[in-house]
Amino acid sequence: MNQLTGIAASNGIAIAKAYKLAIPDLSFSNEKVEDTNAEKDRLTKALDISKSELEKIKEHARTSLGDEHAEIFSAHLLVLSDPELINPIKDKIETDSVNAEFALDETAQMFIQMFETMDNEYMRERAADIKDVTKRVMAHLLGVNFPNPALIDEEVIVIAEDLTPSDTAQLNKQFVQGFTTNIGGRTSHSAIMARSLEIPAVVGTKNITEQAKAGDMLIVDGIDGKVIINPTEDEIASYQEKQQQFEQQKQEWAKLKDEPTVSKDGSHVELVANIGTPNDVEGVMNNGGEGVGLYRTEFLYMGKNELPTEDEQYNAYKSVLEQMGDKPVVVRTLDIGGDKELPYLELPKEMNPFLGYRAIRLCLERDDIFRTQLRALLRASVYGNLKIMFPMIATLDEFRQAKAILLEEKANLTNEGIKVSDDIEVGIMVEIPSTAVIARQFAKEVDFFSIGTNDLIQYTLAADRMNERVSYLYQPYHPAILNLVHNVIEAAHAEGKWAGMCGEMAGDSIAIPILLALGLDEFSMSATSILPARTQIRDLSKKELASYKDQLLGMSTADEVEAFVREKTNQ
Ligand SMILES: C=C(OP(=O)(O)O)C(=O)O
Ligand SMILES: [Mg+2]
Repeated sequence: MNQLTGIAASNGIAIAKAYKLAIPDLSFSNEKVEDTNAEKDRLTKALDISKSELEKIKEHARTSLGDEHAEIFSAHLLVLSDPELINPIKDKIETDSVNAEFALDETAQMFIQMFETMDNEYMRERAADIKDVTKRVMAHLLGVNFPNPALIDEEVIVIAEDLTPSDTAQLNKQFVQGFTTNIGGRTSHSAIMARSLEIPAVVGTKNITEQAKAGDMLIVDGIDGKVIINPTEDEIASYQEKQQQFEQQKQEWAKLKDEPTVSKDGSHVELVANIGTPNDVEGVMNNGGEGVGLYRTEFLYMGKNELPTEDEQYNAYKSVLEQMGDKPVVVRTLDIGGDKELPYLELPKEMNPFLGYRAIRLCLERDDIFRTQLRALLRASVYGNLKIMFPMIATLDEFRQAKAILLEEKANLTNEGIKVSDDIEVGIMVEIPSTAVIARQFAKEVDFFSIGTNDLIQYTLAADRMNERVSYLYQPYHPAILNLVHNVIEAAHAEGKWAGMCGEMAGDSIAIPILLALGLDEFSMSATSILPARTQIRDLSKKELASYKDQLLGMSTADEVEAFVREKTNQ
């Protein structure tokens, strides 16, 4: 079988060789050696190759992600040159006449255990560095390839079990033509990152890493969710044609870049973008975004060894606000947890991380982390049109606590003589059913709602957004979702507030007519979805769609909803 079906995660067609991103088998045998000098030479060579790779990765991280993200690699380089670690390995080879693999492993394990048990965060971070670095050195001793996504310098399609958001952030889109993974869904964070990098992706293929080898030719069809392994010439030709059609289509869409988003009958809605870093703002501009509806700040905290400082954050927020001018920028406070981990916080592993200690729950307990972020945001607020949004709000009490801390920090800054904008709207993500159900009570206290359907759907249907086995239950058009969304919009409007949506559903061509019918004010989506959405909305009559509202809300299944929308909108 040369074709796999997965979930279309990011539009476009990619045709290139497979690059497997997986930690290789690093098992080794313990051996006695006679020529200990030769063994020490092998170690030195493996250390040298590792150093030169890390230098390159560091340089890449510095130019593409900034100095702070490069620091982690400086720490790794220090480990590789540290005589306190390297000399004991060499001594062990010499005195015990053992192979370099064994000496490296024994010595590294000893230091890791020693540092991990220390009551000192700095030393525990060093343990993590040693762990990371020894894997790379071990791979070079064993002569196996260690994957370096940042160093890819030829056109490839990355295949992997899954990509962490920080793996994805390292991919150089000049060379990485696309990616495909075994697990994940359209709303897993690797898929979201693929869309912001504008790289075609198919996730959730179940077993691409078993079906394809490194070097196999692949076609990734991110439009229809297909992956073809070692395609025939005919298949390549037909996909090249599809690729060209897609490029032409993009040029058509681009004509609407500077046009407002108005329905056929003259209603205006706001089409804004989801971003993860200040670098993404360029894509928002190129795709005609009318603002930023969700700035996921987690990426500032990821791919590093420690929390970002107040100044680092201030610079990132200021950069986004300045680039966006007077357009609105909704910044979400830290939403760590679920599939976004911060190893340096050393949080205990949980049975159900999506239902666990995360986002606002963590911020309210670790208010040192929260206050630093809020101060950075408040300081940056004078540079643009900032709105602050709290994630994963389950109860009114959480919102009140979070807002009280924000006001305290505002007062502190004012007392310190630092200017803070006076009209920052403060809103919440609605991604937990309890909040959607009592949206009326929330609407009296918040300035806006942004419906996070990526999570709202998984919590409402009890279907993990990352798990392709239950992806059939992950139903954006389920009438339960439509009724919750409707409830939130009505609640907002009853109090004169606005309601947006920043889950992926906001950019979906079947959902868009429904959301127009329900009266959504702001649609926030991957930047690349903005122009197709604008094109679609200009052809829809909001009045006509609104006349179907009660019918849609009364339907019994997602299929019924979808068929109805397809029929009414010729899709
Ligand atoms: C936008 C959302 O947040 P995230 O995808 O970051 O969880 C959501 O849950 O819909
Ligand atoms: Mg969410």
